Amino acid sequence: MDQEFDFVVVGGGSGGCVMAGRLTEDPALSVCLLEAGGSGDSWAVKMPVGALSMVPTKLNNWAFETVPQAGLDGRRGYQPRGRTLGGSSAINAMVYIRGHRSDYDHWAQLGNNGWSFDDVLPYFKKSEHNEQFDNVWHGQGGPLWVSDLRTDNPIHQHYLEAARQAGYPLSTDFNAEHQEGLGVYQVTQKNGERWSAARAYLLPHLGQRSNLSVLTGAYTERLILEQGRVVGVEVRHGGQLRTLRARREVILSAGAFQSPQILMLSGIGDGTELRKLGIQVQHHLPGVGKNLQDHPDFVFCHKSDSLDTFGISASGSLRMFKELQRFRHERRGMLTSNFAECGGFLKTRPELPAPDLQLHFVIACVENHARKLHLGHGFSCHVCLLCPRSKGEVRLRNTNPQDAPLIDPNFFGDPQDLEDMVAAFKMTRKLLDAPALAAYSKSDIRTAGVESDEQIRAVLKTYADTVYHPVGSCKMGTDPAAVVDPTLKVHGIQGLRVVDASIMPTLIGGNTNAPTIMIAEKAVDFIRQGR
Ligand SMILES: Cc1cc2nc3c(=O)[nH]c(=O)nc-3n(C[C@H](O)[C@H](O)[C@H](O)COP(=O)(O)OP(=O)(O)OC[C@H]3O[C@@H](n4cnc5c(N)ncnc54)[C@H](O)[C@@H]3O)c2cc1C
Repeated sequence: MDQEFDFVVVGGGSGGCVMAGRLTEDPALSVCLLEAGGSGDSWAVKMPVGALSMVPTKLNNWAFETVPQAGLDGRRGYQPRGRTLGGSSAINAMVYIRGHRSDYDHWAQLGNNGWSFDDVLPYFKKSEHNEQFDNVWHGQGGPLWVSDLRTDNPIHQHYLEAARQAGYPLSTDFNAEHQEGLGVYQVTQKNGERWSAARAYLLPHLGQRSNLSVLTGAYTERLILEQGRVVGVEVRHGGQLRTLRARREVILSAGAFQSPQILMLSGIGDGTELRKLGIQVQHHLPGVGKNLQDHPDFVFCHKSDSLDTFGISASGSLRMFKELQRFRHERRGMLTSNFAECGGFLKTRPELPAPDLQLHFVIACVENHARKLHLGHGFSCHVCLLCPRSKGEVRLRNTNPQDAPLIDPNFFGDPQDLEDMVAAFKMTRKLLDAPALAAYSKSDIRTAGVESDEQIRAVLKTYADTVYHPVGSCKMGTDPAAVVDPTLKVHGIQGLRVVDASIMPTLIGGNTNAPTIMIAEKAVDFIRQGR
């Protein structure tokens, strides 16, 4: 049976939860949100260390892999993506970062009017409830809780001391006037629990708003088009293919891999490529799936004797038992860890206008996205390149909607990215070699004896992969390669917007959850203003 709503939102991730939550503030609008995964409120999601049960597995996770990457010695990369209400914000590392002012000013310079930093700052603030900062840079009273970490981990002080010893600047707020510096991250948590986009924007209203319908386990296969207008979707739910109709709009928020996949399966994409697969072309839009960008990342891994780091050991288990009690009674301690507790932004050359590398200092020895476990304890430090030149793409594998798309981030496709990573590697090593952190290290698993540029390039190609920020595959713009216009409407199609990380025209210099939420907050205003 057909059902009709004003809006149908496809995908209940960071973008989709904001859309459904905000649009249903108006009781006159009916919204149905379709999410392929589950309800997003299990303890694996709520307890911050639960990420360890999800990121390396298929629990709440699509766990995609990439096509072989020539720049990574032919290896396939791993691409975890959230598959539950909250989407990737339900499995991510909770680091609250907005990016650099210049990222958004660049979007505006590309012709995206209304997207300069000054234009987007109010939307970051609108979404935010910052427990710590109340000033011109931060918001109070928004749905997205942003908090200081509650781990009380003494390793923070050692990290900051190492930064001083290495001669790097320190920062107490990466989201204020200056991004550059090293410090302790703020996290999207409330009272020591993960605050996913679903917990912030959607779950509090379930059963409370009669105009909000949410279907979980609902896999959208195609958009339904009539005379150049999207009028609904075909969704597989409870073993049946159903049709849901949208009186006003379908909002595609299936993320950087699956939004372009759904468009292409519906005949919207590069005409030549679609015809090769036997798909009837509804609208030739050559940019769909192109312009995929992601932060290439390398992880230094050290073993350590410190029980302030996570690990597998008898004394570590005893500590975890105590930490569990602490979490139950106080919502503090190690179980509130986002793992990537410290980090920051540095420039490989002082004359750069903005930092070009980001660190995530992790209080566990994380190899291969935590898919390879070690006995004993340890720590890691990610370093990623913030402005990679390489661009990749998302293509259809075949016409079966249930099959994952082909994902090609094209890491190190531009050789300059590898050279920039060599510089980033050296700066990170300097931090880890500083006495305050060197004292924590028992052994260096990956990079002991790696000294020459040639050796560094080799180790980068052997181990580099994503730090989980794919964007850009349905890019916003006004040029022929753009998929959506600056109000996020799909070019040449009526009744359809894309609202998720895929619309970013260029990758921002930082983590991508808060920016995606900001994008959706802006999209809601476009709809309210009739734009
Ligand atoms: C492991 C990991 C760590 C990260 N760490 C951080 C961090 O610390 N800080 C940060 O800011 N960012 C982080 N990110 C990135 C950030 O979480 C994402 O950029 C952001 O959540 C993307 O939002 P989105 O709305 O574009 O997509 P998503 O949040 O991924 O949402 C897409 C949703 O659509 C659903 N969906 C897909 N296809 C269909 C379909 N056909 N039918 C129905 N539903 C469908 C999915 O199940 C999913 O729920 C991390 C990401 C990962 C994976």
